[in-house]
Amino acid sequence: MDRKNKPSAIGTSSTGPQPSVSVEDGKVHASLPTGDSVVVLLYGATVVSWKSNGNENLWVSEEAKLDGSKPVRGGIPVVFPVFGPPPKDHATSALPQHGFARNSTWEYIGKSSSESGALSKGGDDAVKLDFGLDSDHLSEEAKKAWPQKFSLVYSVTLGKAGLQTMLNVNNTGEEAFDFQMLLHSYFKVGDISKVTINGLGSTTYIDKVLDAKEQQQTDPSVRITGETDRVYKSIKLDTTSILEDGQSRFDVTRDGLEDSVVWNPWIEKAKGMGDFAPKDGYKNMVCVEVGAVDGWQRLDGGERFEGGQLVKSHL
Ligand SMILES: O=P(O)(O)OC[C@H]1O[C@@H](O)[C@H](O)[C@@H](O)[C@@H]1O
Repeated sequence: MDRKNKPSAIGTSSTGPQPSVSVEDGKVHASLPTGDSVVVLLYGATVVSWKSNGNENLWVSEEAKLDGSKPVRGGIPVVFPVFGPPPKDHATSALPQHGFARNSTWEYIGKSSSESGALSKGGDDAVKLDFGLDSDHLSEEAKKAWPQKFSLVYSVTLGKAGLQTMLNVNNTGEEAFDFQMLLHSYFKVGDISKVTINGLGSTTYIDKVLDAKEQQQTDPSVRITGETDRVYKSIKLDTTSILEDGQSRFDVTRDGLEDSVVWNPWIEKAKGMGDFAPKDGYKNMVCVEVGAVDGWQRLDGGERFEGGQLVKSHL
């Protein structure tokens, strides 16, 4: 697939302050000389923190389980190979909601980094962390539920432009398989009543709150005023922006992906989730989740797919 927002390759250089990376307690911490940082849990390859200019950008529930007992409620869980509850009579039917990637332990493959030495000018430092998961390293349960041959590489790059997260899917077998993927980003906001989401105007969406009815986004801005669970399909613009009080907060640019889910559980759903805390935390988060979730992506044996996002934080 032709990727419009392809990142430039990260080279190596050895002068000036370096990005630092450490692996501890099942987490990979990376920080840039600017102080910006990212933390990725090997469980689910879940990004659980991304700070820029001293501000945390991701919402993580106070009751999120970080011990591998369940998918993380917050951060950026990776959804693969099925989005939502799997359909009946489908190759993914035996999988749990959102598949197995978010509750499998990934391998940390390694890092690559670059730095310009021009820290005083902001620099162009970047650090890229690669994580892998393949069919030979799945739980027996997941292998049985989805017996396909595949390998995934998930690359998390922290740089001047923001945070980039890209998923590569490789069919390492001979038979074709169908999959969906999504990056379930929970963005932290100050007050949901002041949030508008732009870039989804004139797009068709499935409203999961209204019995999966197909709707048209006529208003150029989306406001969250109640439970929201929408799958926007084949979005024309690459970038979906989250604004607060009319000011840009995040720009989420899709790369190789055409769909995005907008989700906020609101009062009742938040109450019903044991790992959602505080209960009024729905006021401080909004999920804008880039993905390929409308229909299925078919990969023939030996084929690859790549999709992800670049998120810019304006704080
Ligand atoms: O509770 P989970 O499995 O993490 O899912 C959270 C939400 O994830 C969203 O992506 C779905 O559109 C919602 O329907 C779902 O409720």
